[in-house]
Amino acid sequence: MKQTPLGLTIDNAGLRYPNVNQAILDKLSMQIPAGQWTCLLGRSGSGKTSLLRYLAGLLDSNVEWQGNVICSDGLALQQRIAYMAQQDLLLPWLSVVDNVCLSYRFNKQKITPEVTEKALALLDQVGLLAVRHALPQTLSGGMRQRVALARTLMQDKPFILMDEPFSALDAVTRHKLQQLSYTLLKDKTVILITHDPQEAVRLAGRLYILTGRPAQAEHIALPISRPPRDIDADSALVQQRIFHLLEQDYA
Ligand SMILES: Nc1ncnc2c1ncn2[C@@H]1O[C@H](COP(=O)(O)OP(=O)(O)OP(=O)(O)O)[C@@H](O)[C@H]1O
Repeated sequence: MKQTPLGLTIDNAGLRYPNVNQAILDKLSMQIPAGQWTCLLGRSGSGKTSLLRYLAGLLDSNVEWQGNVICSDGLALQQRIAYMAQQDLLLPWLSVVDNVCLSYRFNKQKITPEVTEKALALLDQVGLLAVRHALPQTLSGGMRQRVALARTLMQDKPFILMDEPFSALDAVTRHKLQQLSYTLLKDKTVILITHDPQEAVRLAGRLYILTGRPAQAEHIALPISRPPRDIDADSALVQQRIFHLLEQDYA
């Protein structure tokens, strides 16, 4: 069933790990628009993954968090997130199709013929139906990330958090997978962490850079063209501005 996309507001957030004096994030606010990609850049260690892991409920309970996270429908965020990491995290002893059905196994839900059919349809969409019975180690990096994408889609959650999912891929494979993900994740609300300004400008409906120590989120204006964007003069200018801001923050 088609879901109405949901937005998210993060208001005045702060995050500090236990036994660490300085907070990682402080007074961080972001608007995540419904049904678009919000891209998040920032120097290494600025707190991007910590923020995503907090949203996904993956941080230890002794991490100090302040601030509000509000979904546009007023309901809780928990259970409505799928997480796609840089490493594909496929289980090596399970076939491709069984990896796609992994969330059902984790939740102890029965893998009915309908579930298998849905998984096969998704594998078809990512172009991997022919290797459905293969083990992950026999696939290329790009193929493995396409399995991970199918697994993410299988969960059918309104929010997709992606932590550098394309960064280990060669340029052409990365470009293709960005396009495929953008097409298949339409109607989802995506937050993408990336270190690549070109990728961010290509895919973002909204773009933030985490800057400062502790970090806050700085909103960056995007070209008026719609994503996924080709490289043109406007997008090149935004990329240059991002480089400049990142360089300043590394200094
Ligand atoms: N469990 C933890 N306990 C204490 N400090 C942590 C913990 N996890 C992360 N940190 C620290 O928090 C800071 C932010 O880390 P985080 O991984 O969120 O940054 P990042 O922006 O995603 O970095 P990168 O771009 O390199 O992946 C870093 O200084 C890191 O060392």
